[in-house]
Amino acid sequence: MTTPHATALPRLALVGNPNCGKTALFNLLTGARQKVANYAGVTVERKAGLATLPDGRPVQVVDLPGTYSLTPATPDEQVTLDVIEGRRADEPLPDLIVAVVDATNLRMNLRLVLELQRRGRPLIVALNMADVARAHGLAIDVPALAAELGCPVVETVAIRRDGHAQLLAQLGSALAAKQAQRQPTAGALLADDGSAAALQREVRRILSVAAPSAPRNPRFQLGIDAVVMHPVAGLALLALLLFLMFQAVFSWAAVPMDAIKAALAWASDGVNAHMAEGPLRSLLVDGVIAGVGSVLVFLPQILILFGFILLLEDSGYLPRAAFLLDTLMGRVGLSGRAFIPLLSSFACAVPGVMATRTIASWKDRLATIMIAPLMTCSARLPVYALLIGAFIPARSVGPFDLRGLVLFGLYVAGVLSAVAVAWVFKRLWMKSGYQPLMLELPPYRLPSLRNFALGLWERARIFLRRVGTIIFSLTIVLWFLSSWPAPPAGATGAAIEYSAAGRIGAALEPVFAPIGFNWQISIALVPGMAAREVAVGALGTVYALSDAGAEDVADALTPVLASQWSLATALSLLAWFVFAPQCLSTLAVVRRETNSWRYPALMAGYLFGLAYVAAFATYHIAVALGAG
Ligand SMILES: Nc1nc2c(ncn2[C@@H]2O[C@H](COP(=O)(O)OP(=O)(O)OP(=O)(O)O)[C@@H](O)[C@H]2O)c(=O)[nH]1
Ligand SMILES: [Mg+2]
Repeated sequence: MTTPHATALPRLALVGNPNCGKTALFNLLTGARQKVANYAGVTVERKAGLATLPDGRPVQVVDLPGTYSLTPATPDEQVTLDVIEGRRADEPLPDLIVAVVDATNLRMNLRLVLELQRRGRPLIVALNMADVARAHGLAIDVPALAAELGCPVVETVAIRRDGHAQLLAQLGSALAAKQAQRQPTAGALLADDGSAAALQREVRRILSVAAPSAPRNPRFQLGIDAVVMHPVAGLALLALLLFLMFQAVFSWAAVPMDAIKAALAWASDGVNAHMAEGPLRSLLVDGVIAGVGSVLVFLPQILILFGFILLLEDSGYLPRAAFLLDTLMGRVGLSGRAFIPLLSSFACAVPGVMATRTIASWKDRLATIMIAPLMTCSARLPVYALLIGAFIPARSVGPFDLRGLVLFGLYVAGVLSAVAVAWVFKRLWMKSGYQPLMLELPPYRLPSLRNFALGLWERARIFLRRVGTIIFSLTIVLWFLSSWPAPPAGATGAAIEYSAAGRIGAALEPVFAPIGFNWQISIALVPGMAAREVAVGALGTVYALSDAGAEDVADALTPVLASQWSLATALSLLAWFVFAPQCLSTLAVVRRETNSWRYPALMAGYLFGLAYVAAFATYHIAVALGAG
């Protein structure tokens, strides 16, 4: 998001404790849609955007990872310090620092403001969450606070549309006055050594003047937490929540999915009716509609899954779940800090791997990176849902939907294998002691509707963009490879068997035959290396071009698979997708975050190994049980 002429503009940097609302404020100022959630450590890298001052002047705004102090303990905090100090080669010193503080927790937040002030950097303080402070009856004397801190202080409410009005109004003059601001003398810096105790004394003094009613200890809602964080009741609640989520993915999505399927059928019928038979019609029907459409139908399920995740993220529940699982995670050698990166990996391993920057210990961080791709990312959902839809009957088991149960089981399989792998990594390879979990518990919040809607929209956009770019283009390439060269005169099989893709599939078949995959699957796995959902689109195209009832595939890959594959093959492919590292972006981000090829190579190696072994075992056990 860096803008070409950004270097010439005045620059603001948003700095503050984790979870005080910096990103929410950034989004308000710049119109960006960066992720906002109610736990510490959401933002782990620097993001820039443009804001417009009331007088029409543009300014560059930089959002930064939260930090408790200017002595960084984790890689994400280091990013913040580097930007504040102008140590990044590509980025000069910010002209003004907007110190964002949580007005309901000044006792903790002001310490960082004092540290910033002692560096002598031009500063303006945004007293964020002013709405919550007011609701709690917390009186803050803003002019007195400004006088004590020696810089402008404004109230903000980052979740309200105009909650940044005061800040905007002050920015112009704060930028203009930045040179005039008083710099602390060297003597003052020496006398006040900036030690934690000295800072805390100063915070207490300022609060006694400006906010005498500020609570000594932040309040936690102990009533709810007695249940939510109870070792037994809490775990039961967590299991119930996750379980409901997977049930909903199947039961709520049926209607919108049928609508999308009907639209696709209508489109392919229309093309078939209005176009003469030929390559162009095949490209549209077998390539675009069968390929892209077969992925598109999963949009409702993905949005339901993300809807649940967004609600959990914004409510403040997640860090509590992290505490609940900390002992369990500690037992396999993972830090409780790994919980949130691993949870983000359910959306996508790429932000998950990046979120490990909040883990201070390198070994813990590496172990977490290594298992992040085992969390079931949303790109697997189309694959799982397709195979479950084709092979698992829509029955209820007691009060539960069997398909939801199987999906839940696949997610659990991912988590359990991650636990096992983490255990092995830590025991055999890098011993490091258990580090107690230190994580701030945010207050519970009613998820904001605006945030929820924006989050869902953002998810839909990301999915549709993937469908429209990578999935679309790979499907087209696959259609070409599957249609040329044309079959020789007098050929008997389907044309695709003579094409380039057909030959690749035939060449790969011996590798995959032992795990029950046919040549069609072998073809689909190749473009599926780039991204998992592509395999679904590829199956759509391959079967549309095979002789398996070509007309039907565009809107209904499911019945075609159900009639062509054995249950053992389907189960084996599911097992394959639990493990296989079919995602180049994940390997690329691991390379970037670990700064070495060794770890992505190791990751790809062990995941392919596991995938093959798991699929082999699944296939042969299933065949032995009569599912072949
Ligand atoms: N009520 C209220 N909630 C707010 C306000 N500002 C932010 N929030 C909520 O506070 C939570 C944290 O917001 P973020 O913007 O993600 O915080 P952050 O400072 O960027 O957090 P990190 O990136 O983890 O450092 C979210 O749940 C927001 O919806 C506010 O002014 N009032
Ligand atoms: Mg943030």
